[in-house]
Amino acid sequence: MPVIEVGHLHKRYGEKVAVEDVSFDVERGEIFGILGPNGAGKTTTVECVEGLRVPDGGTLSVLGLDPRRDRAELRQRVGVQLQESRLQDKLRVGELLDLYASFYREPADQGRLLATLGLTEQRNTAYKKLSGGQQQRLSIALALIGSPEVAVLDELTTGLDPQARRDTWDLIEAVRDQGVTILLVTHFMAEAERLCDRIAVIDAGRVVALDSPAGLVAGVNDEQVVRFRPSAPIDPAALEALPEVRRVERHGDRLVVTGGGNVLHAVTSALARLGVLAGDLRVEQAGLDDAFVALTGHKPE
Ligand SMILES: Nc1ncnc2c1ncn2[C@@H]1O[C@H](COP(=O)(O)OP(=O)(O)OP(=O)(O)O)[C@@H](O)[C@H]1O
Repeated sequence: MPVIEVGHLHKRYGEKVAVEDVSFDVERGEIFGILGPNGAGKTTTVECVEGLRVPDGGTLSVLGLDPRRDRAELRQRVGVQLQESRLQDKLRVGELLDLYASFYREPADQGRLLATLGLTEQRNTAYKKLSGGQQQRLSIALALIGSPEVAVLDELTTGLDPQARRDTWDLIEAVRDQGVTILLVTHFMAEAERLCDRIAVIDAGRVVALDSPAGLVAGVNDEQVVRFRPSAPIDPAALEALPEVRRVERHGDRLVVTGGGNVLHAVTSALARLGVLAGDLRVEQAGLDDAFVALTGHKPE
């Protein structure tokens, strides 16, 4: 049975429709991403899943429970990362963890959590003295302090530098490896591509695609570009004749071959038959950002 089931969710704020019609299921142990442009309805969707907002239509089930009716039970079992959480500035890291741990039946081992999040040395540091990255990691620790079965992380790495972002990704994978199901809201293509098993792309309150990162990319564009410097002049027509090749262009002393399927293998085999070597060979494939543009018409940030 899926851990989270969202069926035809609909939510308005007055006249404004924030979520038109959103459906998806999240399986146990998955990292499931919700990706979409600003204002697409991502946060509203997860706030309904968390029981913080009341939907105007559709069905919701989390761990087999109703997020509104069973809110007290779900608070014990679902960890939520608060966006831009303004925690008590003067409280120390250890005090904040103690406070949050007191809300839960089965709090996690604090020492282990701090070690996993790289905050062991900050246990006695006041919240306001932490760096941005440390504050972000603390907000993740607080989402995990109740040993949740499901963690909902909204804008996980917003405001982090690239190294801190990568460290956080490793951390989230480690959390998942401990069996936690993760629902992740993100703007970042690299984050979604790296972490998510499946992604729902949401645009204007609707799911416009739902697949693995590779599936999303393949669904919109299987084009690959092969660039190389041939060791001897070759007639582009010899490559254009290959069924995998769509286009051959000459850029200075390089050839740029665009094609689909296994175009790299087709080109290198043809070159081998001609006795030509491919120097500085590079292959470029479409990425999730290309799929995002194709699906939503918005440029990724
Ligand atoms: N409390 C509210 N009252 C009125 N309108 C709201 C409220 N919260 C969100 N909205 C509007 O609903 C739409 C969806 O917002 P939501 O925050 O769910 O989108 P999002 O995809 O999470 O956006 P972002 O990536 O910018 O956080 C937006 O047009 C937003 O302006």
